[in-house]
Amino acid sequence: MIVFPNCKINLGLHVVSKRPDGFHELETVFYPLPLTDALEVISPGSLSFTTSGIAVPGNSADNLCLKAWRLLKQDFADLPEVDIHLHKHIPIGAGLGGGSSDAAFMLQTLNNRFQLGISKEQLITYAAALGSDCPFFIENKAVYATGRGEIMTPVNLDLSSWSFVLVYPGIHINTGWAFSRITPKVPVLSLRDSIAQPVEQWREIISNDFEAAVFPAHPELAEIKDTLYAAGAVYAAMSGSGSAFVGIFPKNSIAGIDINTGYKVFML
Ligand SMILES: C[C@@](CO)(OP(=O)(O)O)[C@H](O)COP(=O)(O)OP(=O)(O)OC[C@H]1O[C@@H](n2ccc(N)nc2=O)[C@H](O)[C@@H]1O
Ligand SMILES: Nc1ncnc2c1ncn2[C@@H]1O[C@H](COP(=O)(O)OP(=O)(O)O)[C@@H](O)[C@H]1O
Repeated sequence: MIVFPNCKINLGLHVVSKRPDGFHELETVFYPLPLTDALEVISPGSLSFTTSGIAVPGNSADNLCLKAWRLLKQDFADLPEVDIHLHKHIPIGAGLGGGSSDAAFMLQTLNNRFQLGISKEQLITYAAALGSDCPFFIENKAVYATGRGEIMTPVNLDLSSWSFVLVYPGIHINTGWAFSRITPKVPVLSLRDSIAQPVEQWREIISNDFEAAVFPAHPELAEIKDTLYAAGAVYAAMSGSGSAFVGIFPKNSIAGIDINTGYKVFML
């Protein structure tokens, strides 16, 4: 069975407070985009794990696909071993949630393939144990998220009439480090309200707290945002803790765009 874990962007992100558990209370809007990995799960198998495409750093035993299988195995002793192949295409550690998406799709694939009977709510609980933005990919539609990012309220947000340009400069930003550079504060205007405004207004009213935290250490990132606006973006921002950027453009207006940065550029 082959599935295609998609990525996400954050439309606004406010770090509201520091929690006793060391995480931060945040508010954000997660939105899915069709930039995907490919994940093949073969049964029966012997819990092999192979990859192609972008090299995933770290020990493959720590891969979120295997972590997802082991998490379910704790509760489903009869869960069969499978062979896993991951073709990695979503830039890693980019603020696009690629690893979290792989984990969420793995949970769902195992649930479906072996008819485990796990409800959507239970899948969200399992996903939250694998990462803060993993639960989003169980829902996998526009949501307003709070908590660590796992408390989700669907929002009526359809951006299918727009085109997207993703720019990834290849700068790895450690999410924990980025959080440490932010002073939490309660936002004046909740994202739940500002996201309801027309996209044309978002430049003035929607922000990502990670930009001010990260730009001083990486000034080239601010230039990407300027480049997207200069190319005609109606809204441009860093996604999550970065370093990927998203630009929202009028539909079918991006074919001739030249984001001549030498960075990875995805037109969606
Ligand atoms: C903050 C977001 C916004 O989407 O950043 P991106 O990953 O998208 O860039 C995500 O929620 C990240 O989710 P995820 O990447 O799964 O982070 P985790 O592995 O859960 O946590 C990595 C580290 O980030 C910090 N962290 C993460 C989430 C949160 N609400 N508060 C935190 O303080 C913690 O220091 C934690 O150890
Ligand atoms: N299947 C996977 N894909 C990407 N990264 C993974 C995967 N499994 C584990 N990781 C680890 O997760 C981190 C990147 O997660 P990712 O979701 O791509 O970041 P972000 O949330 O910033 O977009 C890296 O430390 C990487 O080693």
